[in-house]
Amino acid sequence: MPNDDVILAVDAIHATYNHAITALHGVSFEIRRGEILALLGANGAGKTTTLKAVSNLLPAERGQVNAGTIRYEGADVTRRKPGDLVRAGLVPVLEGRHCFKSLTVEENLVAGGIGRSGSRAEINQDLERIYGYFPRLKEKRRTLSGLTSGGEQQMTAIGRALMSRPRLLVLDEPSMGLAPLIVQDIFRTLRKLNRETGLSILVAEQNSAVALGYADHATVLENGVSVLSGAAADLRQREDVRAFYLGQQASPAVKPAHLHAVA
Ligand SMILES: Nc1ncnc2c1ncn2[C@@H]1O[C@H](COP(=O)(O)OP(=O)(O)OP(=O)(O)O)[C@@H](O)[C@H]1O
Repeated sequence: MPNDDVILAVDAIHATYNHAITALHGVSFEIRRGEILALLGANGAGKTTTLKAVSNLLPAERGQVNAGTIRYEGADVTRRKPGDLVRAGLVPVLEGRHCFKSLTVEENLVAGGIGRSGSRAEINQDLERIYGYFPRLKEKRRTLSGLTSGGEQQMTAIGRALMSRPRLLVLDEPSMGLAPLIVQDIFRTLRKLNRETGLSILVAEQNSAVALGYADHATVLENGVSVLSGAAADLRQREDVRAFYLGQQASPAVKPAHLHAVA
């Protein structure tokens, strides 16, 4: 019996590429409606693969989920096309920023609304709403995306996803390559969107310090396995997490037994 409070339930998934390379072998977590969950872990831990599995984008990369279940609003995601998931409100922003560089910022945003029903007036309303959250995009609305900064491209990619009116936004490393102040700005805006609209967010991040500062809960991946989950506030306090994931010295710097060594 699905729990209505849970928007996404990932249970013991295993995933491979080319039927040969095991990327995930035991990843579990749940996201409640209206919550931000941070997926943390080092390079290659399996964050991107998990997000692609959740969005049913693995088959496009010769990947597959071989065991376990992923349920979005109670339904098995592996049985639905990625486009159908977007229409159902599960909207990914993956793989860098993916803006159309030869389109303006506003054209990029409008492109995000194509495919959904809605009049021009509704699209304009959504554009204004997005500009309210990202004032810099309004300033740059007539600029070609290729001429905007990395931070503005990231905002454009998020804004374009918002045009699909998501209920669960799936974000891969929004901080990648951006200056700390811009990263804070983006996370603050995500938090505001979450608080004001109830948008649920799954965000993969290597920048654990920032992600734990804005998330409600977090799950840590190591070598394709989820090794630790908890409230972000609790994880921030834990010395082992501070030492191994936030780059701060704990005393004594002993790794707890349940956190496996990174090979
Ligand atoms: N398209 C692919 N084909 C084959 N193996 C892949 C593919 N994508 C990822 N992998 C492998 O799967 C494992 C998990 O990678 P993944 O990209 O999910 O990790 P990550 O935590 O997102 O790391 P990063 O931060 O570097 O993106 C790695 O061993 C990686 O080499």
